[in-house]
Amino acid sequence: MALATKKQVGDNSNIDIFLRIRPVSKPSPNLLFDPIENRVDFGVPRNLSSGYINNQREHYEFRFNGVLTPDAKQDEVFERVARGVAIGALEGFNGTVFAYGQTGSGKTFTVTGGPERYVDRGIIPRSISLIFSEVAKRSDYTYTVHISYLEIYNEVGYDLLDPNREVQMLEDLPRVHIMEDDESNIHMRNLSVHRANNEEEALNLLFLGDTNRTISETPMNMASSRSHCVFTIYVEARKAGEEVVRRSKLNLVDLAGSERVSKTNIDGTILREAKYINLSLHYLEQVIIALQERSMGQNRPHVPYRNSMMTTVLRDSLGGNCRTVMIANITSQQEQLDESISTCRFAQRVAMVSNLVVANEEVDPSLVIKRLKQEIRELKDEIRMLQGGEEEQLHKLKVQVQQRDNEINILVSMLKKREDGKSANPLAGSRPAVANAPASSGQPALGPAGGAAGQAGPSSSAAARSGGEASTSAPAAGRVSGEAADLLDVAVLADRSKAFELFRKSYRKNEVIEENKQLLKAKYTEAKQLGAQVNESRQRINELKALIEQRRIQRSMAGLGGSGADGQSGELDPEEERAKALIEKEKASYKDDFAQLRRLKQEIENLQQLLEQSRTKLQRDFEQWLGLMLRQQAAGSAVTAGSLTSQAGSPRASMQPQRPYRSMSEVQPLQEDVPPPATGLRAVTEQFNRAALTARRQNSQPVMASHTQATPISTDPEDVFLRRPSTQFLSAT
Ligand SMILES: Nc1ncnc2c1ncn2[C@@H]1O[C@H](COP(=O)(O)OP(=O)(O)OP(=O)(O)O)[C@@H](O)[C@H]1O
Repeated sequence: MALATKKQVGDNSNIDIFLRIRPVSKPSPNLLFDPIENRVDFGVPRNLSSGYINNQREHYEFRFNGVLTPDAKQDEVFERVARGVAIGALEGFNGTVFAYGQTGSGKTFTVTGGPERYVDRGIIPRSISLIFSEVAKRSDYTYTVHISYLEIYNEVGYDLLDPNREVQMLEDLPRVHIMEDDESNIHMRNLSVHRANNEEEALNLLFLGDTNRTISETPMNMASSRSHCVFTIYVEARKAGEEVVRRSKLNLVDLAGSERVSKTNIDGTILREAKYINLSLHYLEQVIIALQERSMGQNRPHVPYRNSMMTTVLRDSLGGNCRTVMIANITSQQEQLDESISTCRFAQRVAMVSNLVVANEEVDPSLVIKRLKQEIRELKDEIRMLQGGEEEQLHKLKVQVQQRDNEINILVSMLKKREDGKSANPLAGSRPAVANAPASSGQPALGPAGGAAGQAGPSSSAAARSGGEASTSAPAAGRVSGEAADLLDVAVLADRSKAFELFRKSYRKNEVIEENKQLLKAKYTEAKQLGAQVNESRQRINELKALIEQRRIQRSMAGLGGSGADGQSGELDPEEERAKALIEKEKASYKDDFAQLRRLKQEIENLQQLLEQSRTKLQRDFEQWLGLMLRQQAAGSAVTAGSLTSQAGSPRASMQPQRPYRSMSEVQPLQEDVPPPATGLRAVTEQFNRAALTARRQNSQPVMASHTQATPISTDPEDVFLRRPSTQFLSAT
């Protein structure tokens, strides 16, 4: 399937052949073996040779990968023949060990083992033991072991491990059929595969299969098997957290006897068995010959695997993806020399078969599906989140943009102010800029302020080395950096009044506010002067009026009469006339001043309104900014010791004031908060508003209309700025 991948880790490897010589009581002197050279020699006298053996030759020599002498024990056989193949199965390599030889040569003893002694255990139980002991050691993988046991008798497959029936006869076992899929993979239908969780369970399965194994007694071997048996261990290995799975098969094969039918001297049923046995071995030989010729460069496109069930089952083991080892079992009996020579000759052909060995690693679709489902779940969650929170996200982004803009404006304003040299920052003067430089320079996301801070770093550091005179000697950008950092200082944020002062000083519109305040102050000064003039005029007029009254009393007492106000005197009092003229003059002056004062009042009211609007805006911006700073301070505190430390690369950096700019979102103005009273601006505005309201309520009249008593107006400039004096000179008089 498309998901499956195979990784080639090995080159072509020929099938290893081992010769095992069964011990007999009377070994033939014509069989010589050299376990060092792994060589065996058959000396066949001309007069004794018969049958198909070439009687023209007296000497036959065969070489093997290993010769297991009659005294070789089962453990040695296992170690030399099967251990490597079994270990390979744990690592994803298919493996096959098959025993070939005439009846009674020791195939079953080699593969399964002797029935009585523990030391006689054969390759199957030893492989089981090795695999489970290795599985226990290899904790990085999770292994799963399954087992099947197939018998092929007369070209029919039987499941030796069918647990559902009591076996009396071979026909009681379920028949196994071979099926081939579109990709030419072989499948055994009806062959049960059993999970073996441990060595004991696996050995029990072996025992069950052996019990069901067909035994057919022949005159030559009372307990010989007339069938092929394939014991298969399936190993599956998964590494934790990986989707790749290794799957391998280890076939341990005990073939039927390879003797010639002509020598069995049997009849009936036994003869039919011998015919089938030899037929399947004949096909095995045909497969081996084809593979041998192919390996020798001859054109053999077709290998007749399908001619028998046994060769079909062992297809991968013969010329396919498998580490295969053949054990050629012979006996050293003189009477069996021709069969032994025949077995050795067959082994020589097998040795020329080359297999392409690769580890079977496959991507496990079930694990991929599991992962993909998890990804889908996560994506759906994300989509849900995005859909549900789209508007909210948009709003947050807008708020973020606005707040970023505000921050940038603040810092640009600070830069401009510094460059113009107009502003003095009280805190900048009291704190060397270098104190905040590391924290600022470590915040690249700060935008314009970050850039300024970054530029400030070296000069600030230089200032620190030169004795902390950064506030006076550092360039403007450096001082701005320090100030910018002050804005971000946690301690400053904690002090609301201080935070407001810093914010206000950096506020871009503060210049306009200040300008308006100065203008207002000038207007107040002008109004105060006018008020003073009005008061003086009023004072003088009152004095002149008093003078006239006094003159009239004096003239009446003197009996001068005249053309005074009472009309009794025909003669005018020049003093009275002069006083009257002065009064007129003062009245004119008073009226002009008063008119001017009214205009000033209007201007002052306009300015106050502007300032009130600015104050409201300032307050709103401050609250928004402070809320943001406090939120980010809280959010940033969690990462200060971690990410900021690692970013800065030194523990010292983590001690610096952290950058509160974490997220600009979700900052809501703290409506219940009031701006700190220390600014003065708020006080002025509130006083002005109260006074204006009072003035409107009193519907104030011109000075001369209702009051005769003069009310002094404060001459303190600050008082003029801080208090709302308009009623004193506009209406109170
Ligand atoms: N190396 C050995 N050491 C001791 N006894 C052995 C050895 N090999 C075989 N035998 C004994 O020889 C007899 C025949 O061996 P075995 O049954 O294994 O032959 P076989 O090749 O399997 O015969 P068949 O093809 O008929 O099944 C058995 O009794 C077995 O125990």
